[in-house]
Amino acid sequence: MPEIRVTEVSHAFGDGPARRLVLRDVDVTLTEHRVGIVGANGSGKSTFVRLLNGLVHPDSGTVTIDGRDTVRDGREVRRRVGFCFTDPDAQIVMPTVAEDIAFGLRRRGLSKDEVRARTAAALTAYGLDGHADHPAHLLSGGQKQLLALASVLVTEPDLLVLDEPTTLLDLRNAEMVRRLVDGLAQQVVLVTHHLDLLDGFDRVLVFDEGRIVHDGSPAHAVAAYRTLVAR
Ligand SMILES: Nc1ncnc2c1ncn2[C@@H]1O[C@H](COP(=O)(O)OP(=O)(O)OP(=O)(O)O)[C@@H](O)[C@H]1O
Repeated sequence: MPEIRVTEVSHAFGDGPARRLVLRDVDVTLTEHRVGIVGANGSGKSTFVRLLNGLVHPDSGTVTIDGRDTVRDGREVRRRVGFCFTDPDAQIVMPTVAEDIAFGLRRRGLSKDEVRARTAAALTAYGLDGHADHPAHLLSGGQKQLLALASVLVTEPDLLVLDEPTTLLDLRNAEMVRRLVDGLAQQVVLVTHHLDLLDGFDRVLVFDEGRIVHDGSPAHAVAAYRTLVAR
């Protein structure tokens, strides 16, 4: 698995009196297959995972993926780190389902034939076969989430970062995404409020006010999170 190394990272948003420190001296190395992240609203989870593909640059400290710095080597990092937002509308960029899947592949300079073949395979793999030429914005929420995942995974990232991928989904589609994540060979970092999604994960971090306050097995982390909430 890739090595994610976050070294003494602090990050703030805003200036002057509006300045808000959202990550405080976060220091962690992640090499496990499946890493979960939980914590209260506003505790810094999304900001933390956005560091991993350079969407957020740390104010201080460094973030590297297999030794590549997310600021200095941003392009290379983004090639290797796929990112899925909570809201799939934020990342569906093309008019039709097939075009959206093909978009990321074309950007990677693959031949037309290769793009066509990989797009067809992805449509089948993600249950979107009958929807190739449908307007992407008319898909259901769950189908959009699957499309967003398909469009990222088709580019074969080494690390997949998922920020609350099941928040908008009904139970059936949430299960579909869970099965998909369970079946992935590559490293996954997943932020969620759905704690049962983390069953079987290798490591779970609990965030509180910009710090990692617990780091361990899913059962221990969830217990620590519950204790935190009950305080
Ligand atoms: N682009 C931004 N500009 C200003 N403030 C921001 C920005 N992004 C996040 N913040 C602030 O940083 C803090 C941490 O936000 P973040 O999204 O990392 O939390 P989170 O733990 O993912 O929360 P949630 O569970 O609600 O998604 C919040 O107070 C938020 O308002």
